[in-house]
Amino acid sequence: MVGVMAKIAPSMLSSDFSNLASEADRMIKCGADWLHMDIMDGHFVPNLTIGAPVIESLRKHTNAYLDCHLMVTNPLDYVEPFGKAGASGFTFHVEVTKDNWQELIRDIKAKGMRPGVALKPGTPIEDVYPLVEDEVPVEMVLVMTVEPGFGGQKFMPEMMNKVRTLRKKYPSLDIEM
Ligand SMILES: O=C(CO)[C@@H](O)[C@H](O)COP(=O)(O)O
Repeated sequence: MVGVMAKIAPSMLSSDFSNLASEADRMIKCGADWLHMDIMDGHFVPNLTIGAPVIESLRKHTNAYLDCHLMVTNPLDYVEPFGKAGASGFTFHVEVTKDNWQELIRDIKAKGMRPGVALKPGTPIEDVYPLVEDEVPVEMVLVMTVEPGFGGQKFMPEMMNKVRTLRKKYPSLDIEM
């Protein structure tokens, strides 16, 4: 078992978006390793949150790792703008990339970001195996323990079975939840 250090990546979804830079500083001062940025398009999920311009503005104020979770129907459209904006991680959903995840991973890496894949609670863990085992793999799997689209939801403990299965199969894989 390769030692995998745990990281703290608080979602900024419930922060005061009118003071994002100071909220980001506060999170880092409180011990956050990454800042988790929930990007929602109002189509893949009902909510609409922030886009590349906000990431670009925040990047001017922090060197923190911006761990972007793209809850969007067409993630390929967001790679260029998020790469230019200074996003660190780009995690897309497996549910909407059945046909183009290989192109997407290569594009994300070409833009200097770290590729990750997320799966909803109802999606079987096996659906991400090809993306983890590809010759150009994702570098992280986000196991959703809530339905995507809203903050403040109740943790779904049954999702921990997916985490245990992933950890057993891929001892050194970065797993986010
Ligand atoms: O992707 C999501 C929800 O869509 C997660 O990043 C978190 O659920 C965000 O909010 P909190 O639950 O931490 O308040």
